[in-house]
Amino acid sequence: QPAQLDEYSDQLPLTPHLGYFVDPDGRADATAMFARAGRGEFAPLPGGSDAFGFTEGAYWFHAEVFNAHPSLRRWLLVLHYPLLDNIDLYLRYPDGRVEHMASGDNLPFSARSISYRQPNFWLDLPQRSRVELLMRVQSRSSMQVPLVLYTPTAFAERERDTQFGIGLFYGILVALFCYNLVLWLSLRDASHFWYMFHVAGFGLVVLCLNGLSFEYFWPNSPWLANHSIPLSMAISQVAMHQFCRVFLELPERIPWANRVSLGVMAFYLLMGLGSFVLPYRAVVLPMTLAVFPGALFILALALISLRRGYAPAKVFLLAWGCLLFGTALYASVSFGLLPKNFLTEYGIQIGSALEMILLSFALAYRYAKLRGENEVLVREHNEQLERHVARRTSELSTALEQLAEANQRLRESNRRDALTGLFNRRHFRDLFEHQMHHAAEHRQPLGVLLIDLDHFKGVNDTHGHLAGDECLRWMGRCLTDSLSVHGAVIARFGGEEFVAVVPDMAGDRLLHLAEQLRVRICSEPVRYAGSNIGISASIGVFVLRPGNGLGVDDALLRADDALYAAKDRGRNCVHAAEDVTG
Ligand SMILES: Nc1nc2c(ncn2[C@@H]2O[C@H](COP(=O)(O)OP(=O)(O)OP(=O)(O)O)[C@@H](O)[C@H]2O)c(=O)[nH]1
Repeated sequence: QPAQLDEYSDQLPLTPHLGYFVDPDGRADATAMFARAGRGEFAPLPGGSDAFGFTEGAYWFHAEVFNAHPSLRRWLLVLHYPLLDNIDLYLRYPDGRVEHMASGDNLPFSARSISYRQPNFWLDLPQRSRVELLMRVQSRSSMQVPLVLYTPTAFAERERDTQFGIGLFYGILVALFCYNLVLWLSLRDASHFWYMFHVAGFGLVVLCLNGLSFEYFWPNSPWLANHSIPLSMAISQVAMHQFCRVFLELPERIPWANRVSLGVMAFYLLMGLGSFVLPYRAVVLPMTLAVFPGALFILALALISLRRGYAPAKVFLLAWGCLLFGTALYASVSFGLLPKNFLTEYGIQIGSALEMILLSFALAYRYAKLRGENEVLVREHNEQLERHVARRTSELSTALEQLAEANQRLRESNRRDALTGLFNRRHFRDLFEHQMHHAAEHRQPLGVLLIDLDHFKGVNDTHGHLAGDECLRWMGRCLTDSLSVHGAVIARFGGEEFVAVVPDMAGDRLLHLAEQLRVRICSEPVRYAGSNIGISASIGVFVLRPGNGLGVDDALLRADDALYAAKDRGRNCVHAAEDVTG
């Protein structure tokens, strides 16, 4: 059936009008093929589909076009599949004239009729005449020939919508890429880097598949136009699996899946490198076949992660679901399950854009979760540290208290005589001076008693040194009992000699006190080892009065003089210096 063009049809798919013929060794020429078409040797498209999958040899397609349009001669023929290598178009006019045009990505981009990502040809179709259209296609990629004839206006209108959709898709990808670049630079979290890699890889493969990379990146390099397909596929798949590995934390959470994932990445990497040396089909076919199981594998991993309680996998699963759903929509058209419309035609782009947006959310969610966990860890660590510091501080303050007590005890023991527990001579001097100032301030007299045991050498000789020690201890207790009630400062002055300074005490009261003390010493025998040891003491008395100009040494000297006098008088008596009562 010839394809009829008229004023009511501004675009016409040629698929229903095509017949095809396979030339296995690709040597046949157009003349022979026009002849075969004339003999009706061209078969209708199998199942009415213009897609043949990966094929060998050259494919010839034939159609007749009748232009019944009243005014339009120039039509644009577009082949909506940009990956075909060699396309030769022959037009045979009623007068027998044959016109030849060529396109495909084995030719530079400039060879195309209009600068457009898919192969296209301007056709000059005279009114009310039938033109034969013969097309030879040979390609290492899969064989698809979705041919459509457009009026220039119809094509411009269609392309406006398509370009807008593509622009929107890449706008989203570029924005997400930049956004994650900023995040990666500021947070230094590797998952943002691998996300960018995934976005760039996916963007690149779509660019290559829809013919835009050939148009914009390497229009003069048919070699790159052909190799970009396996390379971009390999890059995008490696990026996708690497991102999943990092996001789902496979090395720590699912080690076996991590090994599988690394294996899949190694496979794509090898295929990508192999594309430089191996035939196109030997690398593209296995890669294409591996894409679907790979996507299912990632879906399964997301489900496993979710079941194991990894919360970020929820958004990841949703994102992945969008991509798979979009792809399923797109594929369902090929299987004739859904009609071709905007949603199904651009299912992959819409699904992947949603996937990228959701993955970006997933990254933010994962980051917030990690930060929350880190904060809990830091808080727990700080609390532990604070508890530790508090414990060590209290231990330290206890140690300081014990040290202060030990210091106090040390200071005290430095001041005391070890045998009797009374103040020693050195500290006594300080206390005496302090007493003197106090007495001078309050204009009070100070009574000074110097007490020396009589014939103590005899005690030692008779009862032993230890008995002598006990006598000295007893003396200490006796002096404390008798004098401390009067506020006296008592000290061991040396060997068997003691000293006491009694505040606000002079005259007869002081002499009486000394006499009482003497009597007590000689009347209470010291008990030691079952025997009673009788002791006595001589006491020298002196009174230090405020304003008499005497110092500590003077006062002690006077008291000592009095003590000597008491010894001279026969011991066991009290002797006062002259001015005791004065
Ligand atoms: N057991 C003991 N004896 C001491 C201590 N310090 C000094 N003595 C003794 O005290 C005696 C003092 O002897 P002397 O200075 O001759 O005096 P005295 O024998 O008491 O004679 P008069 O003072 O003249 O009555 C010495 O035999 C010292 O050894 C001590 O801490 N313990």
